[in-house]
Amino acid sequence: MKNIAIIGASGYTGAQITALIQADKELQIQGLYVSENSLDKGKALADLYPVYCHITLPLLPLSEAAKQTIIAEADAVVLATDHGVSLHLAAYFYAQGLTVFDLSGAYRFADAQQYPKWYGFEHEYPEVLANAVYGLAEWNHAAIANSKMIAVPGCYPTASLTALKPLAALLGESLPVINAVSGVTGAGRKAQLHTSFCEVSLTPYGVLGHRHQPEIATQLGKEVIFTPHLGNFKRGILATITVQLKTGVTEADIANAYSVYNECPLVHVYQHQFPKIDDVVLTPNCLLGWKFDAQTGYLVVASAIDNLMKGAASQAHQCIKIHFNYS
Ligand SMILES: NC(=O)C1=CN([C@@H]2O[C@H](COP(=O)(O)OP(=O)(O)OC[C@H]3O[C@@H](n4cnc5c(N)ncnc54)[C@H](OP(=O)(O)O)[C@@H]3O)[C@@H](O)[C@H]2O)C=CC1
Ligand SMILES: CC(=O)N[C@@H](CCC(=O)OP(=O)(O)O)C(=O)O
Repeated sequence: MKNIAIIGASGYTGAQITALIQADKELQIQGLYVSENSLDKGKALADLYPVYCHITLPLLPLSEAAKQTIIAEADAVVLATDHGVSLHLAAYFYAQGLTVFDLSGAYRFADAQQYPKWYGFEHEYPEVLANAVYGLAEWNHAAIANSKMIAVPGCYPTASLTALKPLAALLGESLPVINAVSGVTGAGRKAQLHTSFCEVSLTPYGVLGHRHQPEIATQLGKEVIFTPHLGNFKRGILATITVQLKTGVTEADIANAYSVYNECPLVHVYQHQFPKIDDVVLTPNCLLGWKFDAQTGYLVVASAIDNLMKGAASQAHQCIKIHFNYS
């Protein structure tokens, strides 16, 4: 049995992965942690989230003593913390020999030069970054199994790349256009004006400047136009993607490309049928639906995930299972 420390456990993704780990008989929770001065320290997760009333473990402050206890007792840490917090904690625990599953973006780019522009910090740990692997579970199985530093992908990149990667060899000259709508939990639990009840109304944001654009482009090997939208619902992402395919590509070629998921139990592909957010909320699944216009060579593919599950916590759980070699 592997012992897992969860840092940032009171947040939306942290609480979700705590529930998944708690229900996994191969795993044991070493401890649940929040920041040293958190207003929630000492409370039980169940106090914050009655839906998790069965999880009565306390939220512990991440003090220096707590870090030493984690190093002594845990096999791995899950970091469900902000990018700037994960940056340092990941390097610290990795250096102590623990496996790190980081839900933030702090280790997703192999190129350290990308961080000042997209995350606002210089990457101080190039030697850790060099060992980090991208935890897109259906695509990077061997790397996830072999590395102790796993950068779990962002929610929009997970939805987009699951739809686009099978098509990589079929893409034409035009850039894929990704329009995606996310529920408000995507922005995390902390209070912010733009995610307050009376402010949320369907709108694009981060237009031509969201950090997930280069994450998707890097992993796809091709630039994309990516436009995220904030929707007035709690959980889920629907990414509707339009791509021009190479001249001569047929429906059979596309079906064949998506057959890569035939052995993947969490990715389901439908032709001429499109997923809804409600089909994936609270599940670890990614549902894809596609339709092709042979006359113009354009394909529309829609990808639906739960941002807190396949977009974060359940994908991290997939990575844990791959890394520790059980199913
Ligand atoms: N929400 C989503 O859909 C997705 C989020 N992510 C990424 O996952 C990470 C977590 O996101 P999310 O759960 O939404 O965030 P939340 O804001 O909901 O939670 C953040 C958590 O981190 C804790 N925390 C803050 N500072 C520290 C610190 N210095 N040490 C230890 N714990 C700390 C917070 O508790 P406290 O402040 O009380 O200490 C809280 O538990 C982020 O990097 C995010 O970008 C990735 C994919 C999807
Ligand atoms: C609705 C909303 O605000 N969503 C977040 C994306 C959440 C996510 O995937 O997290 P990472 O920051 O770890 O990449 C955003 O656009 O910043």
